Amino acid sequence: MTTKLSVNINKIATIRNSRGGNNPNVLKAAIDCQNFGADGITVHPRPDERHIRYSDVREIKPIITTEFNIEGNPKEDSFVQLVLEVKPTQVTLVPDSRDQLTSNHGWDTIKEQKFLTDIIALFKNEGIRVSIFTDPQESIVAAAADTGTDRVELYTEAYAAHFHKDPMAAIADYAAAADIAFAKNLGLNAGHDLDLQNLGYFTKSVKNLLEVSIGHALISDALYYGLENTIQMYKRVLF
Ligand SMILES: CC(=O)[C@@H](O)[C@H](O)COP(=O)(O)O
Ligand SMILES: NCC(=O)COP(=O)(O)O
Repeated sequence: MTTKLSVNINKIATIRNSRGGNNPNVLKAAIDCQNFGADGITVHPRPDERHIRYSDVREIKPIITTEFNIEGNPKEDSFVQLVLEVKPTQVTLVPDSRDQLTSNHGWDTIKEQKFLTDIIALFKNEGIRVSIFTDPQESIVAAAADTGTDRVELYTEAYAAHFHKDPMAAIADYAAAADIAFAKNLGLNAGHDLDLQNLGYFTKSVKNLLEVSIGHALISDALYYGLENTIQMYKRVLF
């Protein structure tokens, strides 16, 4: 099965917020991304709402015709309440702190086992699929399976950073982590800093990859190619 493309629209909200007003319109962008071929919409609301806002998340849910993925830190009560209210297709749990510029590490699934197990059960009881953001480390992915999560999302920043120098070396940990996920019956997602150059090799090399979520590079490319063309270009390099 071809890997699904979930478009992260945080950056569209970032541009809107820079001027106040409603240009670009985030809701319209979510509708258009789906019409242009996205298999899902991802949002990552943070407590300071510096890009996507909690109110955006509530407004987007009814227009979703594909899959809705909400990312965030479940140590923030307001995030947990939002997810339980909106009931997306999937929640991706990310351990980022309030002052981080962007996500920069995955969960320690060994140390945080109890916390993750409890919070994952809460979401799953509401029928929400759960994915947890992890580094591509075999022991971390193996321990993720004991939390009851449906999927893991491999944090791909390290892959993206090393891809141009040595693609085979850059992919090795991810291919190994994917094998562990498969053996443990965990679904596999991936994201962060994926782009048109590194995406094809990643999806070709990492087995059983269900979904990639891409925002920063895709929205940047859309400035040059247009949103519809760009989504189609990304979809063409997925395996
Ligand atoms: C979990 C992850 O890697 C992405 O959600 C990333 O945090 C992108 O979000 P921003 O574009 O808001 O930094
Ligand atoms: N989960 C990763 C994501 O949603 C987008 O990350 P990026 O492409 O903005 O780095």
